[in-house]
Amino acid sequence: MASLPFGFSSLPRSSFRPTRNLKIRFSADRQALFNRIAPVYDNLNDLLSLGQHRIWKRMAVSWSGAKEGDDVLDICCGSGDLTFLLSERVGPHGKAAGLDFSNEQLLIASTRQKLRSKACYKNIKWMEGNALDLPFPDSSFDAVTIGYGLRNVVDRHRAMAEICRVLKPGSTVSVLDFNKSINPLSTTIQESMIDNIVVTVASGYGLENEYKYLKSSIKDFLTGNELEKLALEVGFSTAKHFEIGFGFMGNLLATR
Ligand SMILES: C/C(=C\Cc1cc(O)c2ccccc2c1O)CCC[C@H](C)CCC[C@H](C)CCCC(C)C
Ligand SMILES: C[S@@+](CC[C@H](N)C(=O)[O-])C[C@H]1O[C@@H](n2cnc3c(N)ncnc32)[C@H](O)[C@@H]1O
Repeated sequence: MASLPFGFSSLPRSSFRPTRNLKIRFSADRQALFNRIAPVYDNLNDLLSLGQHRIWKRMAVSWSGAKEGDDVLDICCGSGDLTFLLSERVGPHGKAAGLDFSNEQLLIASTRQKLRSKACYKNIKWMEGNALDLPFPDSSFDAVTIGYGLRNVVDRHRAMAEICRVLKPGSTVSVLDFNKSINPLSTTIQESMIDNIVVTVASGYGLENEYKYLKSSIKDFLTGNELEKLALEVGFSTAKHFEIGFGFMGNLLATR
């Protein structure tokens, strides 16, 4: 496994080299998108959600069931918001891994870790890798989180199957993301806020197209019922989706 600065471990570069496979190309496009927005990602999330995203992330981590001493994984960790919360829950005797394929996001995460004094954060390992090919043995983790990640991977079935594989039997994944509502009014309001507030603010940072992607990605996402069905299809024994954040967000809990 190649080594990167700050103790990153990474998958071979060939994992991300563009090929004729359209999905891999799209994966490379998304990797580039999240590398581009990394410098402003946290601040824009705070601004555009009025800080509410931190509450939604705390809920997602709490519902994962992560506890003192556990081995836990945050997939699509980005700048590490959920990884840090998991680290606090498992404490110094636990282990928390944050995996992402954006090196720029991981650099932000690692820098934030160095700027924070909490002793428990020493239990965090940042890993550059692909959610579709997790570099862990079966039944490795007591809890898994994936925050605003499942909507962004190019193969959601494969991602959920990988999560099921690396979870210990009886353990839970907490999947936080935007809610693809079946309520037309909720959808209209959500899309209007993205179009008129989110994209407008993002355009001030030269990131109009990157944040325009939000609306189309939600449109292409799965509803709560479809997420529950997907979880059961890949082998989870139970699955339940909850709408949060005034119905704009959702959290799927699935137990292996
Ligand atoms: C943390 C949040 C979004 C993370 C996120 C996920 C993505 O897939 C992206 C893709 C491309 C660019 C950026 C992102 C991205 O930031 C959720 C909060 C931040 C949102 C950007 C703001 C969403 C506003 C909601 C539609 C309405 C919020 C209502 C609230 C009660 C004020
Ligand atoms: C919207 S960010 C979410 C970051 C963080 N979980 C949060 O809640 O703020 C989505 C992240 O998923 C990562 N990502 C998307 N597809 C991935 C894949 N196939 N493998 C690993 N990371 C991926 C992106 O690089 C990005 O950092």
